[in-house]
Amino acid sequence: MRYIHCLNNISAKGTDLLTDAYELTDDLSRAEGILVRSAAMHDLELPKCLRAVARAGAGVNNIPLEHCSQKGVVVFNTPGANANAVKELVIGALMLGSRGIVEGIEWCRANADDPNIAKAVEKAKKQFAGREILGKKLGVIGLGAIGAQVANAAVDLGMDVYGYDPYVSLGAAWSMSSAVHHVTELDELLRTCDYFTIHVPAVEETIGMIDERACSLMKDGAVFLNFSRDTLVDNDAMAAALESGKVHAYITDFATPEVMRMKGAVVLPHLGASTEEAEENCAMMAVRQMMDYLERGAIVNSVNYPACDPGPMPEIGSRVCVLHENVPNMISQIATAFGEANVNIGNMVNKARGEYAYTCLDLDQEMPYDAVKKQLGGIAGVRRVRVL
Ligand SMILES: NC(=O)c1ccc[n+]([C@@H]2O[C@H](COP(=O)([O-])OP(=O)(O)OC[C@H]3O[C@@H](n4cnc5c(N)ncnc54)[C@H](O)[C@@H]3O)[C@@H](O)[C@H]2O)c1
Ligand SMILES: O=C(O)[C@H](O)COP(=O)(O)O
Repeated sequence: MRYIHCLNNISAKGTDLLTDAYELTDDLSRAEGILVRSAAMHDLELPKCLRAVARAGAGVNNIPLEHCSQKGVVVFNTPGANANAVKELVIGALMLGSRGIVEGIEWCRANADDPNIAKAVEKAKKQFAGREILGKKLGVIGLGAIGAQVANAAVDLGMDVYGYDPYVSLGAAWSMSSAVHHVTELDELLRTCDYFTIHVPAVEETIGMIDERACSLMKDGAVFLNFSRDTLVDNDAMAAALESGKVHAYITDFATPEVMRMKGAVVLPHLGASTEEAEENCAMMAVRQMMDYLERGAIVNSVNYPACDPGPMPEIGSRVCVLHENVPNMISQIATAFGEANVNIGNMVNKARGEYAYTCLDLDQEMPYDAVKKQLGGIAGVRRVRVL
Protein backbone atom coordinates (compact mmCIF):
# COMPACT_ATOMS: atom_id res chain seq x y z
CA MET A 1 0.00 0.00 0.00
CA ARG A 2 1.25 3.51 -0.84
CA TYR A 3 0.19 6.23 1.60
CA ILE A 4 -0.63 9.76 0.46
CA HIS A 5 -1.06 12.71 2.79
CA CYS A 6 -2.96 15.86 1.77
CA LEU A 7 -1.70 19.06 3.40
CA ASN A 8 -4.61 21.03 1.91
CA ASN A 9 -8.05 20.17 0.66
CA ILE A 10 -7.49 18.60 -2.73
CA SER A 11 -10.40 18.20 -5.15
CA ALA A 12 -11.90 14.70 -5.02
CA LYS A 13 -11.66 14.67 -8.83
CA GLY A 14 -7.94 14.19 -8.22
CA THR A 15 -7.86 11.93 -5.18
CA ASP A 16 -10.53 9.70 -6.77
CA LEU A 17 -7.91 8.78 -9.39
CA LEU A 18 -5.85 7.01 -6.75
CA THR A 19 -6.19 3.26 -7.31
CA ASP A 20 -6.59 0.49 -4.73
CA ALA A 21 -2.83 0.50 -4.34
CA TYR A 22 -3.11 3.85 -2.53
CA GLU A 23 -4.62 5.05 0.71
CA LEU A 24 -5.06 8.62 1.93
CA THR A 25 -3.62 8.99 5.41
CA ASP A 26 -3.76 11.65 8.12
CA ASP A 27 -0.43 10.37 9.38
CA LEU A 28 2.26 12.44 7.67
CA SER A 29 5.03 10.15 8.93
CA ARG A 30 3.75 7.31 6.69
CA ALA A 31 3.43 9.40 3.53
CA GLU A 32 5.22 8.29 0.38
CA GLY A 33 3.51 11.17 -1.41
CA ILE A 34 2.26 14.58 -0.30
CA LEU A 35 -0.44 16.55 -2.13
CA VAL A 36 -0.35 20.24 -1.33
CA ARG A 37 -1.67 23.61 -2.43
CA SER A 38 -0.44 26.68 -0.52
CA ALA A 39 0.28 25.09 2.88
CA ALA A 40 3.68 26.21 4.19
CA MET A 41 6.08 23.27 4.17
CA HIS A 42 9.32 25.02 5.06
CA ASP A 43 9.15 24.12 8.76
CA LEU A 44 7.70 20.67 8.22
CA GLU A 45 9.75 17.60 9.07
CA LEU A 46 9.63 15.49 5.95
CA PRO A 47 9.04 11.77 6.56
CA LYS A 48 11.92 9.42 5.65
CA CYS A 49 9.63 7.41 3.37
CA LEU A 50 8.59 10.51 1.35
CA ARG A 51 9.26 10.11 -2.39
CA ALA A 52 7.20 12.85 -4.03
CA VAL A 53 5.46 16.17 -3.34
CA ALA A 54 2.83 17.25 -5.85
CA ARG A 55 1.73 20.88 -5.75
CA ALA A 56 -1.79 21.16 -7.15
CA GLY A 57 -1.09 24.61 -8.55
CA ALA A 58 1.72 26.72 -9.96
CA GLY A 59 3.68 28.50 -7.20
CA VAL A 60 6.13 26.36 -5.25
CA ASN A 61 7.53 29.02 -2.90
CA ASN A 62 5.79 27.21 0.00
CA ILE A 63 7.92 24.10 -0.57
CA PRO A 64 11.56 23.64 0.60
CA LEU A 65 12.85 22.75 -2.87
CA GLU A 66 16.55 22.45 -2.07
CA HIS A 67 15.88 20.31 0.97
CA CYS A 68 13.62 18.04 -1.10
CA SER A 69 16.28 17.77 -3.81
CA GLN A 70 18.91 16.77 -1.27
CA LYS A 71 16.60 14.13 0.16
CA GLY A 72 15.83 12.75 -3.31
CA VAL A 73 12.21 13.88 -3.09
CA VAL A 74 10.77 14.88 -6.47
CA VAL A 75 8.56 17.99 -6.39
CA PHE A 76 5.92 18.45 -9.09
CA ASN A 77 3.61 21.32 -9.95
CA THR A 78 0.78 21.61 -12.48
CA PRO A 79 1.78 24.28 -14.99
CA GLY A 80 -1.12 25.86 -16.82
CA ALA A 81 -3.83 23.90 -14.98
CA ASN A 82 -5.16 27.02 -13.27
CA ALA A 83 -4.06 29.60 -15.85
CA ASN A 84 -7.52 30.27 -17.29
CA ALA A 85 -8.97 30.91 -13.82
CA VAL A 86 -6.28 33.48 -13.08
CA LYS A 87 -6.60 35.06 -16.52
CA GLU A 88 -10.33 35.60 -16.06
CA LEU A 89 -9.82 37.21 -12.66
CA VAL A 90 -7.07 39.45 -14.03
CA ILE A 91 -9.43 40.68 -16.74
CA GLY A 92 -11.96 41.44 -14.00
CA ALA A 93 -9.24 43.27 -12.07
CA LEU A 94 -8.44 45.41 -15.11
CA MET A 95 -12.02 46.66 -14.92
CA LEU A 96 -11.74 47.18 -11.15
CA GLY A 97 -8.68 49.31 -11.78
CA SER A 98 -10.35 51.36 -14.49
CA ARG A 99 -13.81 52.15 -13.20
CA GLY A 100 -14.85 53.06 -9.67
CA ILE A 101 -16.57 49.70 -9.26
CA VAL A 102 -15.39 48.95 -5.71
CA GLU A 103 -15.96 52.50 -4.47
CA GLY A 104 -19.31 52.64 -6.28
CA ILE A 105 -20.51 49.42 -4.65
CA GLU A 106 -19.34 50.72 -1.26
CA TRP A 107 -21.25 53.98 -1.86
CA CYS A 108 -24.46 52.08 -2.72
CA ARG A 109 -24.12 49.91 0.39
CA ALA A 110 -23.51 52.97 2.56
CA ASN A 111 -26.66 54.61 1.15
CA ALA A 112 -28.81 51.48 1.20
CA ASP A 113 -31.40 53.01 3.54
CA ASP A 114 -31.82 56.22 1.58
CA PRO A 115 -35.38 56.18 0.07
CA ASN A 116 -34.09 58.60 -2.58
CA ILE A 117 -31.10 56.49 -3.55
CA ALA A 118 -32.21 56.18 -7.19
CA LYS A 119 -31.99 59.96 -7.57
CA ALA A 120 -28.90 60.30 -5.38
CA VAL A 121 -26.83 57.92 -7.49
CA GLU A 122 -27.23 60.11 -10.53
CA LYS A 123 -25.48 62.90 -8.66
CA ALA A 124 -22.92 60.72 -6.91
CA LYS A 125 -21.86 58.56 -9.83
CA LYS A 126 -19.46 61.03 -11.40
CA GLN A 127 -16.93 60.36 -8.62
CA PHE A 128 -16.75 56.71 -9.73
CA ALA A 129 -16.73 57.28 -13.49
CA GLY A 130 -13.26 55.99 -14.46
CA ARG A 131 -11.92 55.26 -17.92
CA GLU A 132 -12.00 52.55 -20.57
CA ILE A 133 -9.23 50.04 -21.22
CA LEU A 134 -9.69 50.11 -25.02
CA GLY A 135 -6.48 51.37 -26.63
CA LYS A 136 -4.62 51.64 -23.31
CA LYS A 137 -1.18 50.12 -22.93
CA LEU A 138 -0.89 46.99 -20.78
CA GLY A 139 2.52 45.72 -19.65
CA VAL A 140 2.66 42.00 -18.86
CA ILE A 141 5.64 41.00 -16.72
CA GLY A 142 6.19 37.25 -17.09
CA LEU A 143 4.82 35.50 -20.17
CA GLY A 144 4.32 31.94 -18.92
CA ALA A 145 1.09 29.98 -18.72
CA ILE A 146 -0.86 32.87 -17.17
CA GLY A 147 0.93 35.90 -18.60
CA ALA A 148 0.59 34.64 -22.19
CA GLN A 149 -3.15 34.05 -21.77
CA VAL A 150 -3.64 37.46 -20.14
CA ALA A 151 -1.72 39.11 -22.99
CA ASN A 152 -3.90 37.44 -25.62
CA ALA A 153 -7.15 38.25 -23.80
CA ALA A 154 -6.11 41.90 -23.43
CA VAL A 155 -5.32 42.09 -27.16
CA ASP A 156 -8.83 40.75 -27.82
CA LEU A 157 -10.23 43.51 -25.59
CA GLY A 158 -8.49 46.13 -27.73
CA MET A 159 -5.55 46.89 -25.45
CA ASP A 160 -2.09 47.67 -26.76
CA VAL A 161 -0.09 44.91 -25.06
CA TYR A 162 3.63 44.87 -24.18
CA GLY A 163 5.30 41.75 -22.79
CA TYR A 164 8.52 41.33 -20.82
CA ASP A 165 10.03 37.93 -20.00
CA PRO A 166 13.76 37.28 -20.43
CA TYR A 167 13.21 33.50 -20.15
CA VAL A 168 10.05 33.12 -22.20
CA SER A 169 9.56 29.53 -23.40
CA LEU A 170 9.17 28.68 -27.04
CA GLY A 171 5.70 27.26 -26.34
CA ALA A 172 4.51 30.46 -24.67
CA ALA A 173 6.02 32.60 -27.44
CA TRP A 174 4.20 30.55 -30.08
CA SER A 175 0.93 30.76 -28.16
CA MET A 176 0.95 34.55 -28.04
CA SER A 177 -0.72 36.93 -30.44
CA SER A 178 1.71 38.61 -32.83
CA ALA A 179 0.14 41.88 -31.69
CA VAL A 180 1.97 41.59 -28.34
CA HIS A 181 5.02 43.88 -28.41
CA HIS A 182 8.15 42.16 -27.16
CA VAL A 183 10.04 44.34 -24.69
CA THR A 184 13.55 43.33 -23.59
CA GLU A 185 14.01 45.79 -20.70
CA LEU A 186 11.71 46.00 -17.70
CA ASP A 187 12.45 49.73 -17.35
CA GLU A 188 11.17 50.34 -20.89
CA LEU A 189 7.96 48.46 -20.11
CA LEU A 190 7.48 50.43 -16.89
CA ARG A 191 7.95 53.75 -18.70
CA THR A 192 5.63 52.80 -21.58
CA CYS A 193 2.48 51.31 -20.12
CA ASP A 194 -0.65 52.55 -18.33
CA TYR A 195 -1.55 49.20 -16.74
CA PHE A 196 0.70 46.41 -15.46
CA THR A 197 0.12 42.82 -14.50
CA ILE A 198 2.84 40.59 -13.05
CA HIS A 199 2.97 36.80 -13.58
CA VAL A 200 6.36 35.58 -12.42
CA PRO A 201 7.33 33.05 -9.71
CA ALA A 202 8.49 34.37 -6.33
CA VAL A 203 12.19 33.53 -6.44
CA GLU A 204 15.31 35.39 -5.34
CA GLU A 205 15.53 37.29 -8.63
CA THR A 206 11.93 38.49 -8.59
CA ILE A 207 11.21 39.16 -4.91
CA GLY A 208 10.89 42.92 -4.46
CA MET A 209 11.28 43.58 -8.21
CA ILE A 210 8.54 46.21 -8.03
CA ASP A 211 10.42 48.56 -5.71
CA GLU A 212 10.66 52.32 -5.30
CA ARG A 213 12.71 52.69 -8.47
CA ALA A 214 10.27 50.59 -10.51
CA CYS A 215 7.32 52.64 -9.22
CA SER A 216 9.12 55.89 -10.02
CA LEU A 217 9.46 54.86 -13.68
CA MET A 218 5.70 54.36 -14.10
CA LYS A 219 3.44 57.02 -15.58
CA ASP A 220 1.36 59.00 -13.10
CA GLY A 221 -1.92 57.23 -12.41
CA ALA A 222 -0.70 53.74 -13.37
CA VAL A 223 -2.73 50.68 -12.42
CA PHE A 224 -0.80 47.70 -11.05
CA LEU A 225 -2.22 44.17 -10.74
CA ASN A 226 -0.50 41.49 -8.67
CA PHE A 227 -1.97 38.01 -8.91
CA SER A 228 1.39 36.27 -8.49
CA ARG A 229 2.78 36.67 -4.97
CA ASP A 230 2.80 39.42 -2.32
CA THR A 231 6.61 39.44 -2.03
CA LEU A 232 7.14 40.61 -5.61
CA VAL A 233 6.02 44.10 -4.65
CA ASP A 234 7.83 46.19 -2.05
CA ASN A 235 5.09 47.29 0.35
CA ASP A 236 6.65 50.61 1.38
CA ALA A 237 7.25 51.57 -2.24
CA MET A 238 3.69 50.69 -3.29
CA ALA A 239 2.15 52.44 -0.27
CA ALA A 240 4.09 55.61 -1.14
CA ALA A 241 3.17 55.35 -4.83
CA LEU A 242 -0.53 55.03 -3.95
CA GLU A 243 -0.28 57.91 -1.49
CA SER A 244 1.33 60.22 -4.08
CA GLY A 245 -1.02 59.19 -6.89
CA LYS A 246 1.85 57.75 -8.96
CA VAL A 247 -0.11 54.51 -8.80
CA HIS A 248 -3.85 55.06 -9.07
CA ALA A 249 -4.86 51.52 -8.09
CA TYR A 250 -3.05 48.47 -6.73
CA ILE A 251 -5.11 45.33 -7.09
CA THR A 252 -3.68 42.29 -5.40
CA ASP A 253 -4.76 38.74 -4.66
CA PHE A 254 -2.68 38.66 -1.46
CA ALA A 255 -4.03 40.05 1.78
CA THR A 256 -1.26 41.01 4.20
CA PRO A 257 -1.46 43.46 7.12
CA GLU A 258 0.73 45.88 5.13
CA VAL A 259 -1.42 45.81 2.02
CA MET A 260 -4.62 46.14 4.06
CA ARG A 261 -3.30 49.47 5.35
CA MET A 262 -2.55 50.84 1.87
CA LYS A 263 -4.80 53.64 0.74
CA GLY A 264 -6.47 52.65 -2.51
CA ALA A 265 -5.40 49.00 -2.57
CA VAL A 266 -8.07 46.56 -3.70
CA VAL A 267 -7.37 43.27 -1.99
CA LEU A 268 -8.76 39.86 -2.87
CA PRO A 269 -8.42 36.74 -0.68
CA HIS A 270 -6.13 34.66 -2.94
CA LEU A 271 -8.98 33.79 -5.28
CA GLY A 272 -7.00 33.43 -8.51
CA ALA A 273 -7.03 29.66 -8.80
CA SER A 274 -10.01 28.92 -6.59
CA THR A 275 -12.54 28.02 -9.24
CA GLU A 276 -14.01 24.54 -9.23
CA GLU A 277 -12.59 23.95 -12.70
CA ALA A 278 -9.06 25.00 -11.80
CA GLU A 279 -9.07 23.05 -8.54
CA GLU A 280 -10.16 19.93 -10.42
CA ASN A 281 -7.62 20.41 -13.22
CA CYS A 282 -4.78 20.94 -10.77
CA ALA A 283 -5.75 18.02 -8.53
CA MET A 284 -6.07 15.57 -11.43
CA MET A 285 -2.76 16.63 -12.95
CA ALA A 286 -0.95 16.49 -9.60
CA VAL A 287 -2.28 13.03 -8.75
CA ARG A 288 -1.54 11.59 -12.20
CA GLN A 289 2.02 12.92 -12.16
CA MET A 290 2.65 11.61 -8.67
CA MET A 291 1.27 8.13 -9.43
CA ASP A 292 3.30 7.90 -12.62
CA TYR A 293 6.44 8.68 -10.66
CA LEU A 294 5.72 6.35 -7.77
CA GLU A 295 4.75 3.45 -10.03
CA ARG A 296 6.95 3.86 -13.10
CA GLY A 297 9.62 6.37 -12.12
CA ALA A 298 8.47 8.82 -14.82
CA ILE A 299 9.06 12.50 -14.11
CA VAL A 300 6.96 15.16 -15.79
CA ASN A 301 6.55 18.76 -14.61
CA SER A 302 9.01 18.50 -11.78
CA VAL A 303 10.49 21.73 -10.47
CA ASN A 304 13.62 20.14 -8.96
CA TYR A 305 14.51 17.00 -10.95
CA PRO A 306 14.76 16.55 -14.75
CA ALA A 307 11.90 15.37 -16.91
CA CYS A 308 12.40 11.70 -17.76
CA ASP A 309 10.22 9.02 -19.30
CA PRO A 310 11.82 5.61 -18.82
CA GLY A 311 9.02 3.93 -20.82
CA PRO A 312 6.76 1.07 -19.74
CA MET A 313 7.85 -1.07 -16.82
CA PRO A 314 10.01 -4.02 -17.88
CA GLU A 315 8.06 -7.28 -18.13
CA ILE A 316 10.78 -9.17 -16.33
CA GLY A 317 13.45 -7.82 -14.05
CA SER A 318 13.44 -4.63 -12.01
CA ARG A 319 13.61 -0.92 -12.64
CA VAL A 320 16.07 0.95 -10.46
CA CYS A 321 15.77 4.73 -10.18
CA VAL A 322 18.69 6.70 -8.85
CA LEU A 323 18.34 10.35 -7.89
CA HIS A 324 21.73 11.94 -7.69
CA GLU A 325 23.86 15.03 -8.03
CA ASN A 326 24.81 16.12 -11.51
CA VAL A 327 28.56 15.56 -11.12
CA PRO A 328 31.19 13.60 -13.08
CA ASN A 329 31.59 9.84 -12.76
CA MET A 330 28.09 9.05 -11.44
CA ILE A 331 26.93 6.87 -14.33
CA SER A 332 30.10 4.81 -14.38
CA GLN A 333 29.90 4.21 -10.62
CA ILE A 334 26.25 3.19 -10.89
CA ALA A 335 26.97 0.86 -13.82
CA THR A 336 29.98 -0.61 -11.99
CA ALA A 337 27.78 -1.57 -9.03
CA PHE A 338 25.62 -3.70 -11.34
CA GLY A 339 28.63 -5.02 -13.30
CA GLU A 340 30.29 -6.23 -10.14
CA ALA A 341 27.07 -8.06 -9.18
CA ASN A 342 27.02 -9.63 -12.67
CA VAL A 343 23.67 -7.99 -13.48
CA ASN A 344 22.98 -6.90 -17.05
CA ILE A 345 21.43 -3.46 -17.62
CA GLY A 346 18.90 -3.86 -20.43
CA ASN A 347 17.98 -0.17 -20.77
CA MET A 348 19.21 2.97 -19.19
CA VAL A 349 18.18 6.63 -19.34
CA ASN A 350 19.98 9.52 -17.70
CA LYS A 351 18.77 13.10 -17.52
CA ALA A 352 20.18 16.13 -15.78
CA ARG A 353 18.79 19.44 -14.71
CA GLY A 354 20.96 22.00 -12.96
CA GLU A 355 22.60 20.46 -9.92
CA TYR A 356 20.59 17.24 -9.95
CA ALA A 357 20.25 14.24 -12.25
CA TYR A 358 18.20 11.09 -12.59
CA THR A 359 19.23 7.69 -13.87
CA CYS A 360 16.72 4.90 -14.52
CA LEU A 361 17.98 1.42 -15.24
CA ASP A 362 15.95 -1.58 -16.38
CA LEU A 363 17.66 -4.77 -15.25
CA ASP A 364 17.35 -8.09 -17.06
CA GLN A 365 16.71 -9.79 -13.72
CA GLU A 366 15.29 -9.02 -10.31
CA MET A 367 17.39 -6.54 -8.41
CA PRO A 368 19.88 -8.39 -6.21
CA TYR A 369 18.48 -6.17 -3.54
CA ASP A 370 20.45 -5.50 -0.42
CA ALA A 371 24.05 -5.59 -1.56
CA VAL A 372 23.68 -3.52 -4.74
CA LYS A 373 21.18 -1.10 -3.26
CA LYS A 374 23.56 -0.48 -0.39
CA GLN A 375 26.47 0.00 -2.77
CA LEU A 376 24.49 2.47 -4.91
CA GLY A 377 23.34 4.37 -1.83
CA GLY A 378 26.94 4.62 -0.68
CA ILE A 379 28.12 6.47 -3.81
CA ALA A 380 28.88 10.08 -2.86
CA GLY A 381 26.24 12.30 -4.45
CA VAL A 382 23.50 9.66 -4.65
CA ARG A 383 20.43 11.11 -2.98
CA ARG A 384 18.04 8.19 -3.21
CA VAL A 385 17.73 4.76 -4.79
CA ARG A 386 14.33 3.31 -5.61
CA VAL A 387 13.66 -0.21 -6.80
CA LEU A 388 10.36 -0.61 -8.64
N1 LIG B 1 -3.33 34.13 -7.55
C1 LIG B 1 -3.32 32.83 -7.74
O1 LIG B 1 -4.18 32.12 -7.24
C2 LIG B 1 -2.26 32.22 -8.61
C3 LIG B 1 -2.58 31.12 -9.40
C4 LIG B 1 -1.60 30.55 -10.19
C5 LIG B 1 -0.31 31.08 -10.16
N2 LIG B 1 -0.03 32.12 -9.34
C6 LIG B 1 1.33 32.71 -9.33
O2 LIG B 1 1.63 33.09 -10.65
C7 LIG B 1 2.94 32.69 -10.97
C8 LIG B 1 3.03 32.44 -12.46
O3 LIG B 1 2.23 31.33 -12.79
P1 LIG B 1 2.34 30.66 -14.24
O4 LIG B 1 1.44 29.48 -14.22
O5 LIG B 1 2.17 31.68 -15.31
O6 LIG B 1 3.86 30.18 -14.21
P2 LIG B 1 4.82 29.91 -15.44
O7 LIG B 1 5.99 29.18 -14.87
O8 LIG B 1 4.10 29.30 -16.57
O9 LIG B 1 5.28 31.37 -15.89
C9 LIG B 1 6.16 32.17 -15.19
C10 LIG B 1 6.90 33.03 -16.18
O10 LIG B 1 7.69 33.98 -15.48
C11 LIG B 1 8.86 34.17 -16.23
N3 LIG B 1 9.90 34.80 -15.42
C12 LIG B 1 10.72 34.23 -14.51
N4 LIG B 1 11.54 35.17 -13.99
C13 LIG B 1 11.23 36.35 -14.60
C14 LIG B 1 11.73 37.66 -14.50
N5 LIG B 1 12.72 37.97 -13.65
N6 LIG B 1 11.17 38.62 -15.26
C15 LIG B 1 10.17 38.33 -16.12
N7 LIG B 1 9.66 37.09 -16.27
C16 LIG B 1 10.19 36.12 -15.52
C17 LIG B 1 9.23 32.77 -16.71
O11 LIG B 1 10.12 32.81 -17.81
C18 LIG B 1 7.87 32.22 -17.07
O12 LIG B 1 7.58 32.43 -18.44
C19 LIG B 1 3.17 31.45 -10.10
O13 LIG B 1 4.55 31.25 -9.83
C20 LIG B 1 2.39 31.75 -8.86
O14 LIG B 1 3.21 32.38 -7.91
C21 LIG B 1 -0.98 32.71 -8.58
O1 LIG C 1 0.35 29.23 -7.26
C1 LIG C 1 -0.82 28.91 -7.42
O2 LIG C 1 -1.19 27.97 -8.15
C2 LIG C 1 -1.87 29.75 -6.77
O3 LIG C 1 -1.35 30.68 -5.91
C3 LIG C 1 -3.01 28.98 -6.21
O4 LIG C 1 -2.83 28.66 -4.87
P1 LIG C 1 -3.96 27.77 -4.16
O5 LIG C 1 -3.85 26.41 -4.74
O6 LIG C 1 -3.60 27.80 -2.71
O7 LIG C 1 -5.26 28.41 -4.46
